[in-house]
Amino acid sequence: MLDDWLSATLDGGVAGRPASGPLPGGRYRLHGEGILELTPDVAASDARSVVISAGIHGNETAPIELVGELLVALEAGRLVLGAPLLVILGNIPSIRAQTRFVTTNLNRLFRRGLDQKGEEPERARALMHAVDDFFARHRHRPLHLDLHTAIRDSRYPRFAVVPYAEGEAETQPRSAWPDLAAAGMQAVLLQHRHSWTFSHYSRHYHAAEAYTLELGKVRPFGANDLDALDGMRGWLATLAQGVPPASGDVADLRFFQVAFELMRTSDTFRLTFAEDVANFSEFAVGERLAEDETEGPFVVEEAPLSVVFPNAQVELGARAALLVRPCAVPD
Ligand SMILES: O=C(O)CCC(=O)N[C@@H](CCC(=O)O)C(=O)O
Ligand SMILES: [Zn+2]
Repeated sequence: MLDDWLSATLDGGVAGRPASGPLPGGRYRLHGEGILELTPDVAASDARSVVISAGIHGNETAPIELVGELLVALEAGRLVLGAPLLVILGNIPSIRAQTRFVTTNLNRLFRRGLDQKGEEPERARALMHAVDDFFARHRHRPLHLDLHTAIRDSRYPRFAVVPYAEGEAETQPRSAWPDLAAAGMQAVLLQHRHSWTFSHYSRHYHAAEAYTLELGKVRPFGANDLDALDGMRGWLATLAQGVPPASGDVADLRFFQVAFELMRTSDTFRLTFAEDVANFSEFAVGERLAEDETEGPFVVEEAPLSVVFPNAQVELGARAALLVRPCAVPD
């Protein structure tokens, strides 16, 4: 069942199959389309409560392939389930269409009280409900890994975005940076304000350790280099088994803090640099990064800024780029 759950979900072929059943070390239960919970018979001593999501953007296929490998290994008993896992396939219609989204960007909708109508808002509500229900029943060292790939090339192809948090949710566990380094991340980007992404949802509302993980560049199914994701594959395997993860060298990570968010507030907004400028490319003081007839130009001031996720084609009112600066390793 698990070994073809992803493809059956995408083909619309899960209806008629049992909604629950055994697997080595535990049981699976389908809570809805693309929402699968795995429960161990006995939680291992290092078990955490883990949400793993992929396909929140439909054309980001490497994470879906990686999660597929994990499920195949669990079904075959090569990995024995030792921790509660909630596995989510995010935006199913957009995965089928191989597009980032169908109507609106799902990864901006994870906010309680969301009252928008439409397919993606409905999906956001279903996923928020699934996460609420899972973390209400499994509270032990909650972790959410929301797996993505980026549109552009990147100076650091694999990097973690840490959602903004305040209060109880702000504390990062001591293992956070060594875990990310061992998972093959090359950089860590600290958000400066609330952003209503899926990983932000788990951190903000559930005080979970949560990351958006960028795992290379957007490519179609079958064209991904999964060998480059060995570290990530290893982390998912240890989490599923509830055993301690490998510990990496924090010196291998570069840390960045978001300084500004460029928003597309009018039709005239444009970025001044080329489409092939990679994520984390740096711009010197005095350089003009964006132009907008209403807002005026955005010019780098005080210290150089690097661009991450630049995209002038986003919806009006949406983020068109993050502008970031290197920072020290946070405590
Ligand atoms: O490459 C891009 O421009 C976008 C890649 C992507 O989907 N990134 C996430 C980051 C979410 C976050 O800020 O935590 C997104 O834009 O939703
Ligand atoms: Zn994405």
